[in-house]
Amino acid sequence: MQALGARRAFLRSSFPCSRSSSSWKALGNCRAPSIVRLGRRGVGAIRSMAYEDDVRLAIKAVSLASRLCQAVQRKLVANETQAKADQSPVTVADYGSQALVSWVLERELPPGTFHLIAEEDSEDLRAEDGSEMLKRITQLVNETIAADGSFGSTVLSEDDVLTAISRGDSPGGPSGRYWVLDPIDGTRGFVRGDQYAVALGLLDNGEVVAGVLGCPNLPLASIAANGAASDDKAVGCVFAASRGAGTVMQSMDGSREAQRVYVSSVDDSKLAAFCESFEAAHSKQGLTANIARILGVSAPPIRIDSQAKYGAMARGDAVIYLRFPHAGYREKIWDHAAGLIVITEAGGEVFDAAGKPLDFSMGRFLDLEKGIIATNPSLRSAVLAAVQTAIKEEESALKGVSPL
Ligand SMILES: Nc1ncnc2c1ncn2[C@@H]1O[C@H](COP(=O)(O)OS(=O)(=O)O)[C@@H](OP(=O)(O)O)[C@H]1O
Ligand SMILES: [Mg+2]
Ligand SMILES: [Mg+2]
Ligand SMILES: [Mg+2]
Repeated sequence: MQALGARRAFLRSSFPCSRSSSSWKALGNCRAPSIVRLGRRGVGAIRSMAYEDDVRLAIKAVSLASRLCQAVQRKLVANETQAKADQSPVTVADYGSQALVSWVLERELPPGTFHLIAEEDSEDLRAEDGSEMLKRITQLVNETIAADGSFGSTVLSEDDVLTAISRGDSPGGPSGRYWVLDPIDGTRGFVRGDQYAVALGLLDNGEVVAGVLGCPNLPLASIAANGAASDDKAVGCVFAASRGAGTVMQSMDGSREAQRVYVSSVDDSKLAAFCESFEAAHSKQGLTANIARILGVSAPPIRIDSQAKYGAMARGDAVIYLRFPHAGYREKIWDHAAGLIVITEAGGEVFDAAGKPLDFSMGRFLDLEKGIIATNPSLRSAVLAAVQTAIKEEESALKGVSPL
């Protein structure tokens, strides 16, 4: 059995600039030195590092997968995208990203301890007509591993790739440790050339304890609610959080220091900016417009694909996140696990329309009351009240009666 010592040795060799220090440095990307700036919570919070090794490993896996996605997005061609049974898109990059993250985690964690709940499965790829796609995915995975250089001369076979993808079929549940992966969150955004995220979370006994979001197209500069462009055109952010340790953001290419980030402290809802799904099919934009009206929000919504919204909100670009899927949609845990801890460790709160926290202990789906909301503690009551009023108005309108 692989000893913990061997695992630590891998982490040191993969991240040579990360000694076993009590503060996060370099965040798994050693091309540039990074120093965590201590923010409002100070040294105490930073020293709480129960999941430090997990976060480093997650950053390594997410960074590799993000590189694969960037390579594909640069030259996305039609035959690299398929429709799944539910007609949602899936690309070679979704599969390649899942294969890479699964392979890295399985390789580096102690044997028997790795359990993964992930979005994609290998069924379509195993079918006859998936084989060209499988060749392409295997090629992409091997090119990414070779370019990284930290795994020796490892070459994965097509079977290895299928096995790695299939490992994401864990049912999850209330006890034990599960990694939760969305290999590309926001596939529609990815195909459009817009925002997407590689989202990896860690559940411990049903609770999200760590998470990493790779957002290759997210500007490093804040997104202004009024649409004003920043002079800083650099893109590519990695957000990392673990329980009690805060949230940090660093540039994906390692060229900028990692820094603690915090949700906005705006406490007047009229001054708040809110974000929501880019795709109208994913969230009721009429309902969210009414919530914004009740709150007196004047800025237009910031619409971004994927959990990049959670990252943007964790650094204060928006102070409210509203998500209200159309009737019949069931939320999956991989669409929210990493994003949730990135927001909560930055000082925000995430809850459903009944004001309850999200429950990740029920398996692959979230069981919640109409919608997901995130904001800061100061605005929580006002936002929740506005959500409940708007939902009542919507229900009354559907029944054709006055809400009063
Ligand atoms: N009908 C419907 N309603 C609600 N949500 C849906 C729906 N269909 C898909 N999805 C999920 O939305 C994920 C994309 O995240 P967002 O909705 O935040 O982004 S965006 O719509 O792309 O702007 C997207 O994640 P990926 O499949 O990983 O891209 C889906 O899990
Ligand atoms: Mg999908
Ligand atoms: Mg998703
Ligand atoms: Mg996805």
